[in-house]
Order: sequence, then C-alpha cells, then structure tokens
Amino acid sequence: MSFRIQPTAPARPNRCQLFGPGSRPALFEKMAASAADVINLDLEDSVAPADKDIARANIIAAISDVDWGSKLLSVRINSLDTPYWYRDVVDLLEQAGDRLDQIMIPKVGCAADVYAVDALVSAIEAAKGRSKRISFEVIIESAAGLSHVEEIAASSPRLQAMSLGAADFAASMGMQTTGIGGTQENYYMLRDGVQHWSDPWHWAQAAIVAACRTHGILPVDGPFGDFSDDEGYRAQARRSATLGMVGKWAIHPKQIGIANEVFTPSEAQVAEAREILAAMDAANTKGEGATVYKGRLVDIASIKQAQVIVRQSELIQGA
Ligand SMILES: CC(C)(COP(=O)(O)OP(=O)(O)OC[C@H]1O[C@@H](n2cnc3c(N)ncnc32)[C@H](O)[C@@H]1OP(=O)(O)O)[C@@H](O)C(=O)NCCC(=O)NCCSC(=O)C[C@H](O)C(=O)O
Ligand SMILES: [Mg+2]
Repeated sequence: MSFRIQPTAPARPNRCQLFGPGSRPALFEKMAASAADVINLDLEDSVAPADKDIARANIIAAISDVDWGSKLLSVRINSLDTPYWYRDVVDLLEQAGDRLDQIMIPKVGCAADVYAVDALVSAIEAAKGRSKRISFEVIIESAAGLSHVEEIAASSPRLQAMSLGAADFAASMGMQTTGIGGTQENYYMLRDGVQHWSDPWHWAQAAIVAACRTHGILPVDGPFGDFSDDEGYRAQARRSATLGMVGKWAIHPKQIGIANEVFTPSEAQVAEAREILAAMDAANTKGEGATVYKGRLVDIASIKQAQVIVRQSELIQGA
C-alpha cells in the first residue's frame, strides 16, 4: 500500500502500433490510411545499414507530405550502441515538421539512455524554437532493460509508452528460440504425458505493466512475427490485454484489425462492468461494501476493475 495516488497513463487510444521500414516509402500512404492508432516509421532494425540515410530522408519528407490524420506519429530511431542514433535525432528535430509526435527509443538498458536522448532533444527543441514537445516511447528488449525497467519507467516526463520487443529480448536473454512472441514449442509442462504450454513472455510483460502503471506510462505488447498465424496473434494479444497492456504492434496490415478488436472492450464486457457498478451502487446505498453479482463476490475493488473497462471503452469511443 502507499498513500501516493497511482498516476494515470496518457488518455489516448493505443490499441495498435503499425510499423513500416523507412526504406519503403511506398508503404507510408497505406499506413496512414490504415486503422492503426499509432504509426511507427522505422529507422532501426527493418532498415539495412546502407539505407539509413535515405530512410531518414524519406521519413522526414513523409512527416510533412503525408496526411496522417489523427494518428499518433512516432519514429523509431537507432539504438544508442550504433553510430546512427544522434543523426536520427538531430535531423528529425531540425528538419521534420511539427506533425511528428513521438520518438521511439529501442534497446533501452537504463534510465541514463533515455536521459541522453532527452538532453539532445531538449537542446534542439530550444535551439530551433520547436513549440511542440516531442514525447518518447521506449522498447524493453534486453536483459538490462528488464532488470532496470522500473527506473526506465521513471526516467523522463516525456515518456508515454513502453513496449516489449520479444525478438531482441529473446536474443539478449539467450533464449533458445527464433520465434518472435507467441507459444514456444519447448516451453511446456508435462502432466500424465500431456503437454501444457506455458508463456515465456509472461514475466517480462508483467514487469513492464507494473513499472508502467507505477509511473503513468502506457504498457504495450510488441511484435508477433508470424503474420500468417492470425489466431496465434489473437491469443498473444488477449493474454497481453488480460495482463493490463493497452495495445500491440502490427508488423503487417493483417494484424491491425485483430489488435483493435482485442484491445477494445467488447459490448458484453462493458455491459457487465456497468452492471457491476450498478450492483455496487445499490449495495453502497444499503451501507454494504460488498455484494453478490451473478453468484460471485463484488466489492470496492470490483468498482475499480469495472471502471478500467468502462474508461477504456469511453476513451476509444471518444477518439
Ligand atoms: C513483413 C513485410 C516485409 C511484408 O511485406 P510484403 O511482402 O509487401 O507483404 P504483403 O505482400 O503481404 O502485403 C500485402 C499488402 O499490404 C501492404 N503492406 C505490407 N506491409 C505493410 C505495412 N507495414 N504497412 C502498410 N501496408 C503494408 C503491401 O504493400 C500490400 O499492399 P497492396 O499491394 O496494395 O495489396 C512488411 O509488412 C514489413 O516490412 N513490415 C514491417 C516490418 C518492420 O517494420 N519491422 C520492425 C518492427 S519488428 C522489430 O523490430 C522487432 C522488435 O524490435 C523486437 O526486438 O522484437
Ligand atoms: Mg528489437
């Protein structure tokens, strides 16, 4: 328990973050026309080293030239262990128009990584008189990142969202898999000769959600690599939503609709949440702090749980 009130995360829909390489400008208009809430134009791992300069130029032009509508527009810069990241920040902040909303910092390992980018962004914003303050999102995708997740969540007032990057995370942890998210063949329990698959991403996701909720940051699930497996993506997204994440990346347009569906509370979920609130209202007028709803206990904590669902639904409807 704490006397401190848990801060609320930014009130914006973040159900689906659609990625596209900065080196494929032909995708940009399609991304803008998609149903994703957030667009992530990529300068990092989907762009080959030889294409970094042209990808940066493509993105800077597209930020102004493409009509991004009401989407949150984010650019993933290169990580701090590369020679590219400072040029990404300098060129974006000096040359890109005001339509840029956010910078995504990959492979963050400690709070000082965010501090370094914050210092550079702050200096350029001041020097150039940029009136719109750029926000940050980070990817937790290394053993160090997860070990320091809480200090990273607290690292900057610019920070709005945090994602799990399953591919780099698996590599950094030395996990014996080439899968990006989802069920892993060898991660199972055995009982009476029957295999029961477990979730190797669960601990990392739960740690990210806890750090984010402590500091008022949006927790987001990262990529699911096998874009031919719709049901695998849906199952992963449902687990993430159940754990408290607000959205998931799409690395192919096929995944957008599924993410939007999973991270939008269903009519049945909202109706049940409203019924619980009504049941608790009735209980409170009788001076009772707990009551029975459909044969199960609901109490004051149930009000907060129900409010999460109602608020999420209202946020998305209002967007
Ligand atoms: C995965 C892809 C390379 C597939 O591209 P492609 O072969 O062109 O796909 P399709 O032919 O099936 O495309 C069908 C139509 O959809 C359009 N399309 C494809 N991709 C996108 C997109 N991202 N946004 C919008 N539209 C898209 C095609 O143009 C086709 O259109 P049409 O011809 O009009 O029907 C490609 O999807 C891709 O590059 N995806 C993004 C990859 C990426 O950005 N990766 C980085 C994020 S994941 C990561 O970095 C790992 C993470 O950090 C970690 O560590 O876990
Ligand atoms: Mg990565």
